Amino acid sequence: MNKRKYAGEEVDVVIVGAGAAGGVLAKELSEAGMSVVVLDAGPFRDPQKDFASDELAMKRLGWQDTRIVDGSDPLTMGHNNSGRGIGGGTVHFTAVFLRFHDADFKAKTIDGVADDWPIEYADLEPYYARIEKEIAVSGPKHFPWGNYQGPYPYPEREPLSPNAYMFMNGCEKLGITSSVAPLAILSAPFEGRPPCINRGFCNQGCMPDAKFSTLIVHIPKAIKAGAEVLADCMVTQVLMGKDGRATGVAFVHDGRTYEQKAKVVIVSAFVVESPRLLLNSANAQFPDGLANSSGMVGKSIMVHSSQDVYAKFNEEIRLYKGTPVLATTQEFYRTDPRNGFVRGYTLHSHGARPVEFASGISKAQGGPVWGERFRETMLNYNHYGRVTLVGEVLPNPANRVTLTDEKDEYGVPRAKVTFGYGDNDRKLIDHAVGNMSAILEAAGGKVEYVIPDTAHMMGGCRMGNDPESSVVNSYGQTHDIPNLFVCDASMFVTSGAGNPTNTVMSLALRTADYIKEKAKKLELSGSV
Ligand SMILES: Cc1cc2nc3c(=O)[nH]c(=O)nc-3n(C[C@H](O)[C@H](O)[C@H](O)COP(=O)(O)OP(=O)(O)OC[C@H]3O[C@@H](n4cnc5c(N)ncnc54)[C@H](O)[C@@H]3O)c2cc1C
Repeated sequence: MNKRKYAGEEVDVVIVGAGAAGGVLAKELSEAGMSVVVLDAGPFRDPQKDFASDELAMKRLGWQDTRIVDGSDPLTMGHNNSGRGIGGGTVHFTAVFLRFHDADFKAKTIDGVADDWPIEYADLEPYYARIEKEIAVSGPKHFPWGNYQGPYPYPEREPLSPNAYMFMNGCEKLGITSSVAPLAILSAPFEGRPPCINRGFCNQGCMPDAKFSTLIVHIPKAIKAGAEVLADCMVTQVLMGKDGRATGVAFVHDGRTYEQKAKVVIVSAFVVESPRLLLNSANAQFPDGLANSSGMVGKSIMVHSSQDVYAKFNEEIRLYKGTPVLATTQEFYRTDPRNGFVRGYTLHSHGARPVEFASGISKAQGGPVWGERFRETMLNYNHYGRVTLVGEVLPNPANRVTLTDEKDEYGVPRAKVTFGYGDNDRKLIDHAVGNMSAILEAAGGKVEYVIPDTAHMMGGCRMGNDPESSVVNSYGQTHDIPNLFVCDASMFVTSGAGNPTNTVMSLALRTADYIKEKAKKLELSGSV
């Protein structure tokens, strides 16, 4: 490792993971005058040099290490789940940028299921607004659903893709309101970055920098403010003092183990790696893992159900055109007593590049598609349209991350990820697939493939007011260890029915404000 600015020094804050949450925290805390070190397990990429318009090569943006999966509906890990490298999942995410609704924070009160969050929509509202402005989210003047109905900082994207027009047309025919989606993708120049030119490689890393990621927005600002951001540094343990406070972290770089001492440790390593790190840091004082007196570390992980429905059209749709998601509907977001299940879902028009299309249809419901039928479908790729589900999945403690006996190259036990849907989740999926198929058929398509899939992991270190049933408070501060925070998608109590990253980043901004406010008490050198 090159000569390090903070080598051997105790810093104010060490952040594990430079993704959506870690990036926000790094920027905010270093700009407040704190000494900050950020450690990420993956590389520091340069979009212009390292992002290729190549679906297969760019799978390396995902966390590809072996994870053991089980349960009644084992999850597919890798590219579709988490990122690895500076920017984390924001480097290859689709950039649909939605707020949660007020009802998402009150599943227990409203529907008698899961639990309420310890915060309400109103607590996050100012943070949503700050994040959306900071990254110039583009969106419609009027967004028809939820508490915030626009206008967004930047105008909505146009022109839309043929698949988005198809989706809006199908919705209109059925009397379903639809809208252009709010996106963390520029519709006009901003801070030296160009607007989107519709290359469509958002999930392969955006080479022209039109799509937001913390790699290109927050991390450069953090570095400018003095943060040290270290790539290819896998954190293997949170280190503890005899007084029951965290003292820093141990990490491996190039086969050697180093220590970074810090007054505050923030774990922002996402839904599998955050619990894995806490569990692997068990010691005599915390034999079940750090911050785990509730036994909830790793438990109640969630995803969104994310079925894809493909239909064939006489005319060409060309699913590769434009950014993947450009149109959406949240008409089915809230509990409808006629449905026979609680909670709801969002539907997106969703593009697919050829490799994604091929691997999707090969796992279609009703048996694998291969041979002549597979070939025939691929030859007709240009004629397929697609709608994708973002469905709420209720938390269940049996869905969890645990450690196995098998170790990785850093000597850290591999994670086992157990997942299965509940009854409510399955009924919701059936209902959604019915509506997705109806939209495609109303637009003139013939439904051919339904693909079971999931997206957006959340939970595993849930927040709450009660230390007996939650890992962190609403600021991500662990109940058990006051200078240890977990701040990332693992804090979620429920999954909501919208894409989560706006909420992840808004929570991180709120945590940063809290740490700044408490700087004196935490003995940090921050100026605030
Ligand atoms: C294909 C895809 C599409 C998506 N599309 C959308 C979308 O359209 N809209 C939306 O809202 N969300 C989307 N998401 C989800 C979004 O990416 C996540 O919600 C978000 O990135 C979570 O932020 P985070 O900070 O919790 O974790 P991440 O952003 O994943 O960051 C975690 C970081 O921690 C690092 N790390 C992990 N373990 C260690 C360790 N032990 N030591 C050091 N570093 C470590 C990782 O390398 C990573 O950089 C998508 C995700 C994927 C994969």
